Amino acid sequence: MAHAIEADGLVKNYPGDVRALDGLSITLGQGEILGLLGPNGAGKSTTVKILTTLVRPDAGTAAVAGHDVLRRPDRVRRVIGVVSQRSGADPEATGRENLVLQARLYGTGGAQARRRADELLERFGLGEAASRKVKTYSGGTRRRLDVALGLVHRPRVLFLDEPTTGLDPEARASMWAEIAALAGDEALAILLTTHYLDEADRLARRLAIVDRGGVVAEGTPDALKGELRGDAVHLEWGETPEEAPVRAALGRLPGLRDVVLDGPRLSARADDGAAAVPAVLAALDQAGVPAAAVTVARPSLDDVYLRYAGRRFAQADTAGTADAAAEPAATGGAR
Ligand SMILES: Nc1ncnc2c1ncn2[C@@H]1O[C@H](COP(=O)(O)OP(=O)(O)OP(=O)(O)O)[C@@H](O)[C@H]1O
Repeated sequence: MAHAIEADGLVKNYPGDVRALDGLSITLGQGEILGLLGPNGAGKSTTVKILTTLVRPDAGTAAVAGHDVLRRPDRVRRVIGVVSQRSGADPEATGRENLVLQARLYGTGGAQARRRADELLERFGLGEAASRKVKTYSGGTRRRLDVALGLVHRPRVLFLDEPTTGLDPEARASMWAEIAALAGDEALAILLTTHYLDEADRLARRLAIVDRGGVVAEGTPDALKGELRGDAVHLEWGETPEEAPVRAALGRLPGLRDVVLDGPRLSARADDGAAAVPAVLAALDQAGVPAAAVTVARPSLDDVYLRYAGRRFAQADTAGTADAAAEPAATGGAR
């Protein structure tokens, strides 16, 4: 069977000399969840727009469920469901009315459309909310309806764009469970775009880390983290320290490597982080640049990102959203 998604060498330029995609390639198998992870501006939305036939690539090829996005956009649209960040639901209509209307838009007859709406209302625990206007829904309920709307026509590939942005922790957890079940029970292939590191870690069987229009690393979350041998050591100062004495002090310590200084924060790797810390702190004290805080953690996806993209995730997030910045560096994906 054809891959759910096969994209090869996608290039997209926008006016103003913006190269949104610079040869991006991804594949997604049936029933798999691929997490497209990257900061604002990395090229995730452009990739999704090409795969959902909204934008034409300047170069490269892409097929969804075996249908070429340029030659057979009509067929592609039949087999995909898209849940974008902006809700497509009519706030003045009820959940049931929204679902029935969506089914009718796909050409389903009245009785069958109502049956499908009922199935989805039950599937997503929306029974109680079915007869209420969408404008009265909580964020989590609305998101569940959005996903249900994306599934009305039984797509084979679902595009989920930042599915839990703005949800409280409980609603987030329940959305994660729904998404995992969709891929598991219904063999739906899901392309999840997110810039929550923990979401990607939790949900995606495979991750493609996107930076500056291309995939810089790909693999299971564990494999990606496993490539980073040893522990991550993170240091922080009250204000940005002078770089030369910090580097000189740490350069003398054996076993400390991949030192990246980024403003008042520093990350390094050590085979045994806990054992390295006393020497690290002593060396910095002696050099007159004492650190204010130190943490040792198993590598997180943030560390993976740092290694492949050469900068911290939050720093790379050009818009500097609170969401990404709030991601704890040392513990984000640590296990
Ligand atoms: N219509 C457009 N015209 C000009 N530039 C664009 C257009 N759409 C996107 N870009 C630029 O292309 C680059 C990639 O944008 P894209 O939206 O694909 O990134 P993203 O990873 O989805 O980011 P976000 O998480 O903010 O959605 C960015 O530099 C963006 O400013």
